[in-house]
Amino acid sequence: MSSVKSASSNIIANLKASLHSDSQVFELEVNSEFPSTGITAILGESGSGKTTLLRCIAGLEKNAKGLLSIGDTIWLDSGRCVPTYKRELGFVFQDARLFDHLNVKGNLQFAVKRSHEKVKNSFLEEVISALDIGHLLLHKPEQLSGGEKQRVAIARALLVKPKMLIMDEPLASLDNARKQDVLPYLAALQNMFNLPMLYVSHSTEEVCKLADHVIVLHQGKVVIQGSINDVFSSAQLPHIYRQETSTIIQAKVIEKNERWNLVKAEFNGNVLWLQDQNQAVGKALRLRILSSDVSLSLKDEKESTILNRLEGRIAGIEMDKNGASALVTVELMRTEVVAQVTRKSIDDLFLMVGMKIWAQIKSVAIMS
Ligand SMILES: Nc1ncnc2c1ncn2[C@@H]1O[C@H](COP(=O)(O)OP(=O)(O)OP(=O)(O)O)[C@@H](O)[C@H]1O
Repeated sequence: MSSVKSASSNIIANLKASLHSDSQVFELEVNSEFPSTGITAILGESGSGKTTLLRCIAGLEKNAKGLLSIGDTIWLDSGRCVPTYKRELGFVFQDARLFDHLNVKGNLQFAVKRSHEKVKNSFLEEVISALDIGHLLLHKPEQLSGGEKQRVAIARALLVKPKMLIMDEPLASLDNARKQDVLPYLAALQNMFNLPMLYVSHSTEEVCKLADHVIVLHQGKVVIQGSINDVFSSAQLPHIYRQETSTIIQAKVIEKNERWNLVKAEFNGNVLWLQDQNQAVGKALRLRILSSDVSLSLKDEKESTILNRLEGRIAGIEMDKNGASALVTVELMRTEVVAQVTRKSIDDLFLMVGMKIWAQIKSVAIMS
């Protein structure tokens, strides 16, 4: 690996690439800086350049130019291009790409042999246990379900001891039940192995469950990027994701109520009642509140079936100039929540920035 140092501890990807086919030229131009910890999701419609960006980062796009640095290591700049095999990356693709003639153990050993560092047995065991594949070691790929194959593929990627995991739609080929099987493993990897992950997906649900940071591409350019909450609660979220505008909250269970089968969760001094799904007191939760599930009221509607009513102040109103809706940001205690309401309601209630308001939250999804 290159020993050249970069100034930032983040990942900096200021990249350009032109892809030429007979009928068209595709230009990728990305200027992005994102954390070298956690999961960074790359979202965008088909053909927006997600895979091309991954290929540039992996060193597979030969005409990529610009600057690419991972923490203190430079992989690409005007004077150097570190080849793919020296970039210390682990890859997971849509299809598991296991070697059919080898059993699971053989597939893992193949990765161990190609690892960037010596792999201790204890690390191998840790990876096998993290992905829960110990009982599958003697199985051939053809004997595995799609979800099991992907778990082996993730284990294999980890065993090369990468500095970063690159995942290109790793759940796309799985049915919904298998997706739900694999998702918790992906979420847990982050805490266990402390590796930055770049995660391409079409699924906003997956992204809202897993990602800490998001880059949204459109026609080869970044249209919005930032923390998961900043991106999903933004009025700048591209039109194709507008229905997904939401607030993503880190909360903690503080109380259980067995009579109602509810738990109380706290975030920044605010509380929400949620369905009890066997969450223990003290459990950290990631919650998602769709902006379309938040309505606004000038007073506290106590005689209402809506359990979660939070008092706040209007911090912003963004009108959708071409539609009937508006996105209202409500400032709560040390946090904000966004509500999708009609422009007519803004006028009817004379809603203005600074006004006291009650956010009525009809539904909260527990993401993890
Ligand atoms: N080798 C190539 N030569 C020319 N054009 C290419 C080449 N590979 C990809 N493209 C074009 O580059 C654009 C971006 O492709 P890319 O695969 O990066 O998109 P994507 O966002 O990953 O799409 P999807 O979600 O469908 O996988 C597309 O218009 C594609 O047709």
